[in-house]
Amino acid sequence: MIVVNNVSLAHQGAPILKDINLEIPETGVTALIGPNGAGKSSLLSLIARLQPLQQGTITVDGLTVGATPSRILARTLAILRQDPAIASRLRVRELVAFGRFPHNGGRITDEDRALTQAALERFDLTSFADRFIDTLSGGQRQLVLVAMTFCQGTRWLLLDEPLNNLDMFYARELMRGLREIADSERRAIVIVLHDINQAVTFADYIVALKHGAVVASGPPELIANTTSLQRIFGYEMPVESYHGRPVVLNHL
Ligand SMILES: Nc1ncnc2c1ncn2[C@@H]1O[C@H](COP(=O)(O)OP(=O)(O)OP(=O)(O)O)[C@@H](O)[C@H]1O
Repeated sequence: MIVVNNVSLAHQGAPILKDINLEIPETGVTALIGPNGAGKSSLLSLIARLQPLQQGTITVDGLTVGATPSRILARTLAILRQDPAIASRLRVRELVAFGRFPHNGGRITDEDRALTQAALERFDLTSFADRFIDTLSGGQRQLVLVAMTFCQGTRWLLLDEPLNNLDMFYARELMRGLREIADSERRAIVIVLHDINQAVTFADYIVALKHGAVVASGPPELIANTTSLQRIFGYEMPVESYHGRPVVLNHL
């Protein structure tokens, strides 16, 4: 479980996160939703210690984020940031293999090679394996980054808007793939999503942030209604039912 206790964050006096208290379930897919600037990436970066905690505490599977050695934390959680800087003159296989770094310190073993190959296969990237990163499309590059994060082999995967640049087919494929990983490998996924229907369809648990505060949390059935969504996003969106599952008509 990830436990966030009384976490607040400010930049140059401006409050970004305001007294966040949250428990993220230890298995399954948890979606972080909310308007632009709500604080989703900031929260994810504090959980992954990409920036120091100013106030409050965070634990991941009982490890205190502020006090855990980096090597241990890197074997517990992997994060894909929104705009990661990547060396473009790397080949796809090399970048995915880089996910093994916390385990091998740069000395690639046969096991690392096998896990890299498995990650390439899982995300359907074998045909690109020997291509340079800068020859890929934006969507292909995004899938490579998800594969690299997956290849780290951690129980927790934190993904900040991984559907960026993906067309509808690949967005669905990726969400299905993540769902399968969560179900079959007992790994937990925390994912920032802007597409409310992807969140409602694939997440077990949804946390909604707005103006730096948690304004709603719970299973999709609890969040996917017009009243709750209006509170989160500030406008009225109809919610219909398709085969008993909510579908949000957020574009109307
Ligand atoms: N280093 C920083 N310095 C100043 N302000 C920052 C910094 N990082 C984030 N912010 C501000 O904090 C707020 C929350 O940003 P954050 O990126 O966490 O939001 P988000 O919910 O992930 O947004 P989006 O959906 O647009 O990616 C924004 O107003 C942003 O401008």
